[in-house]
Amino acid sequence: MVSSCSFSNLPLSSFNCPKQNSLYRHRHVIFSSVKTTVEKPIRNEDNIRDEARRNRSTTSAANPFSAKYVPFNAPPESTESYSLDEIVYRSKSGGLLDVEHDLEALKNYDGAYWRELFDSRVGKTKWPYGSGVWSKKEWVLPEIDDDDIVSCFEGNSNLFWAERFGKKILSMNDLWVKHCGISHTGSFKDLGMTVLVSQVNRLRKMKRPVVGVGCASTGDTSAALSAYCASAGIPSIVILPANKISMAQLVQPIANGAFVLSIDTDFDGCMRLIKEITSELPIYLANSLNSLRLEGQKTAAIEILQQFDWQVPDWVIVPGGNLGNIYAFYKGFKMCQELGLVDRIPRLVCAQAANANPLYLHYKAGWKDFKPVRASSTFASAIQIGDPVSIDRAVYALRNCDGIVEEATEEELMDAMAQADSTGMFVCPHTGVAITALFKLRNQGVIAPTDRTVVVSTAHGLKFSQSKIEYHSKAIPDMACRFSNPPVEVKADFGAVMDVLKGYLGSKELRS
Ligand SMILES: Cc1ncc(COP(=O)(O)O)c(C=O)c1O
Ligand SMILES: N[C@@H](CCOP(=O)(O)O)C(=O)O
Repeated sequence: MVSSCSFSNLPLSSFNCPKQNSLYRHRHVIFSSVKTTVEKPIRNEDNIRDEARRNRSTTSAANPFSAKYVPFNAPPESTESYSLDEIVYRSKSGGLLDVEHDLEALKNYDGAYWRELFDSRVGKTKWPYGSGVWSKKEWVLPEIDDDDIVSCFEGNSNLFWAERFGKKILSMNDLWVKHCGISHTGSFKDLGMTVLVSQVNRLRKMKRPVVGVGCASTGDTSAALSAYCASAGIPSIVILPANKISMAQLVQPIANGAFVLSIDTDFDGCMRLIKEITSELPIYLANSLNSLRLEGQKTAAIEILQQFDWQVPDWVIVPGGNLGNIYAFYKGFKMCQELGLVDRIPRLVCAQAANANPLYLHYKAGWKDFKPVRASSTFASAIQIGDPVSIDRAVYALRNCDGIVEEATEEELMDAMAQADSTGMFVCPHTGVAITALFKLRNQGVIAPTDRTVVVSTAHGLKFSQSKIEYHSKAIPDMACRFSNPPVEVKADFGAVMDVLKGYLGSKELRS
């Protein structure tokens, strides 16, 4: 018999049962009293969505911008295209799709216009521009009605100057970390999911056959999907590889009310299943195979340029798994160049875990004959992917920006994560993979000490605290855990505590 505060097949036994918790009882009293207060009736014009609707009806100018699906990297003579209101994930030949914007219409406005427009929207609460994604709406989903947008004001994430980490560990003075994981659900997936779920919202209002939205996930996509769907009242279905995602990630879709299927396979197996399921049932596919997602994710690149006052960094390092994001970054930078906001694009580095490195192997083989791999277990569990759906997009992006692919062993990525944390960050293991790539490229002299370099941190470290606990407890077999910092156990005695503290204060490390 399953108790009301446990899940039969999920390893959640370490959770406190809130009903037995005095804080819960206390809160409950507060909530009950809130419920009984008489609420002031909300007038229609009291919310930001209504305000946006009113403004729109007073400015009746037709929208000059548009976008459509086209086959990815199609030859110029191709005429195949689809409306974004169609439910289509693949081209006729079975290839990937891309969202193509009417660049001629966008070019009617010069780079200075777009820079000023985007800058003017940052940090406001105006619907929907308070979102870092929707502040670039004309370049994302230009035709969607503001009223259909499902947003948690995602984006506008911290571009952190890694001053001490750069100086102390890498002799670099212009090193930055784009904290995409400091976000609504704790990863960059929010950027893409707001776009995809908004379009689904529109399709459902148009009475298109979309009963729910589904994804396969290593944790972050499912967290974002379930949160955005829950906020719009749309059913979500998530397919997860059993025992391969962190507990913090697992609980996110559960809490947000998704229908969660835990399947005894790996991510690639889940991906195959969701592709079949979404071709049979009226469930809309939310993985990055769906090119809508990348339209949102590309805004992180635009945001980086904006945060540097439209100056272009030399390098941007992105951890790669299913490989949608590396293309999204390329696309964001490229659009800024094509539309005259900047005059060049950065070199991109895609970083993979050595235990899940199909792109790295392909790069090392001179981009010849891509072969998927069977990904083995990695602390960077969200990128444990052996058969990435966006392989063609990633290769295209990297070849067109003189890009590089690097890899990180388990020890390298965990050490890199710990070193970054020791300078005040709290990054995820995937960011550890990207930082390892940076170490390697600095050591090889490819990245120079003065190069302006951005490491993309893709998820919040708190989602992966178990891996940090294992590292700092030196509990990982065959790993030295060189930068671990375990707590010192001392008995409750003043003299004993003083002895330990004196030893610490006199230690070499503290004086260096
Ligand atoms: C935390 C994190 N980092 C990096 C990635 C890799 O992104 P992509 O699959 O777009 O390559 C993912 C998901 O795959 C992720 O969840
Ligand atoms: N890391 C991802 C894997 C799926 O990637 P997607 O971008 O194709 O959805 C996850 O968190 O599920």
